[in-house]
Amino acid sequence: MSRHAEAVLEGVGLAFGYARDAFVFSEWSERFVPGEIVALTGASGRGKSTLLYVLGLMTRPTAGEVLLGGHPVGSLSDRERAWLRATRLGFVFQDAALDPARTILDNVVETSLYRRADRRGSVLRARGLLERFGVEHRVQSRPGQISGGQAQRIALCRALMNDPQVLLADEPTGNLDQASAAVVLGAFRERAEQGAAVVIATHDGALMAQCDRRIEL
Ligand SMILES: Nc1ncnc2c1ncn2[C@@H]1O[C@H](COP(=O)(O)OP(=O)(O)OP(=O)(O)O)[C@@H](O)[C@H]1O
Repeated sequence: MSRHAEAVLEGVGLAFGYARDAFVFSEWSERFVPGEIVALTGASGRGKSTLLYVLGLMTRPTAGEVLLGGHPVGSLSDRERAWLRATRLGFVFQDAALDPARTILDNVVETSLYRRADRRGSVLRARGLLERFGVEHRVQSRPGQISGGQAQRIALCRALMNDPQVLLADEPTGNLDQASAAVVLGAFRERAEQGAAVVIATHDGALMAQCDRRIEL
């Protein structure tokens, strides 16, 4: 897909600081187009996760604007942003961030119920995804009973549930063996080919090498 295609996600002049006058990043601008997988790299602590939270509409930037499908989202309410997250974005957190009180199946199904999808169809889809990533046998387990690599794959299933236009992933292969990492990369590629923009924060050289473009923070 051409880099001149219309951006599905864009950051314009973004800055963020946890403390006043101490920016993790500033004046950061970038556009992400459908079909592309971008690696976000940089030394530990440079702000990759923080930037993904801003691009993923979980954290509001200190300055600048995020555009989703060409529309600025800064003036939207928290509720409107939550709706966009559920319907347009998929996010794979570094630590999976599964809800410990729910079963694996409910963790994955939850996002599509939020956008009022039919439960039966959602369960079928969730089971299909869990099977694809080799974790279907854990559907009735709780997050505290599974391995880190299983949790990462389940978090990816959850992110893929709603066919997101933008898929953001924070170190998605950190706990995976080579074979599982290849399956995960295949899923990113497929989602990109279906028209999503994919942004992956990673230190994994093998994963970086498979991305279309690299941005260093
Ligand atoms: N909640 C927080 N409060 C204050 N400072 C924070 C917070 N979260 C992160 N930081 C700081 O912000 C900076 C960027 O952190 P971030 O986690 O975004 O980096 P990263 O590039 O993703 O690192 P890593 O590769 O180790 O995951 C670091 O200096 C970190 O210590």
